[in-house]
Amino acid sequence: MIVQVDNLTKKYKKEWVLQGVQFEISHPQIVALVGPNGSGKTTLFNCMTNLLSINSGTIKLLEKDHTDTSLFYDISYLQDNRILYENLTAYDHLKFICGVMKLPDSRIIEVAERVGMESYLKKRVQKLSLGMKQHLLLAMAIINSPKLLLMDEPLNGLDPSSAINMRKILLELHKEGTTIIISSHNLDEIDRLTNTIYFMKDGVILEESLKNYHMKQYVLNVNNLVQAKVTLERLPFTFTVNKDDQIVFTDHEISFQEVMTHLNQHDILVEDIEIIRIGAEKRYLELFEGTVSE
Ligand SMILES: Nc1ncnc2c1ncn2[C@@H]1O[C@H](COP(=O)(O)OP(=O)(O)OP(=O)(O)O)[C@@H](O)[C@H]1O
Repeated sequence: MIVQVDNLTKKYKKEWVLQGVQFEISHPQIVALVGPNGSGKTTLFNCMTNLLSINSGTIKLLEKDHTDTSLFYDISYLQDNRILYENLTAYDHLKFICGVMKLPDSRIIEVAERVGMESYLKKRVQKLSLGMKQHLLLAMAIINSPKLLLMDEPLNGLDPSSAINMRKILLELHKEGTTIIISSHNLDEIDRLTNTIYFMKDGVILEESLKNYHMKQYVLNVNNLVQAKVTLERLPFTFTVNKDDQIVFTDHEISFQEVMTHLNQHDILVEDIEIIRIGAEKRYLELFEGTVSE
């Protein structure tokens, strides 16, 4: 198991911020953590990395308790840029990490090239733009080729080409076997990175999001709606009929192919199929605003 979080709770003074967070990641993947401001995402990351103590529950990372200091070499945490030292250069930050991680200095140039920050490596942090600071934070987080990478809002301040580059790097790291948990409010970018989304609300991860996120909704026109309804009602899945007399379902309870086979066996002709991609934004609005964007 790469990550195993069980019944995690955390309170600040009197406010319970994490109220029984539960999830597991068993194989290398990119997981997005999405939720409104204040839902507890940063607190969860801070607890996982032992920057904050927890009130109850357990956190296991790479089969070790999260307080095990040997995890330091295998886990990186990209936080916000307030952790940077204004008077030190980007190079100084990377050199420091190489020192404590016992990595050769040659990693600094390698990682700077990968992130695209060679030109301002020798600049002090106080002279860097917001996006440049994000690049530095990314370089600091990946210089040790971590097995697990936690990223809190890494896309803040990135211009479109930097965001594309970050996506490319994250997808490459994932292919190399790194598990990434990334929080972001940029749902378009999340859609491009992963279809595993954990929606967080009031200090819990909503149970439905523990499954892989379901991206497709099917809308069918059939030649005999009444017969189709009778036939499909026998199957163990939920479908609706919209105002245009079309059958609508998502493919998470039953596969599209099974529905088609069943209709076919009952001589129902599917005249037209529309496949709608359900993006993270649509699901977010349903979960948190109680509305659906059209
Ligand atoms: N140091 C602290 N002391 C007291 N309360 C805190 C502290 N840090 C966070 N909180 C509270 O905990 C709750 C969760 O905050 P947290 O920063 O974890 O949420 P978040 O999901 O990361 O939000 P955002 O999307 O705005 O970054 C909020 O109500 C916040 O006010």
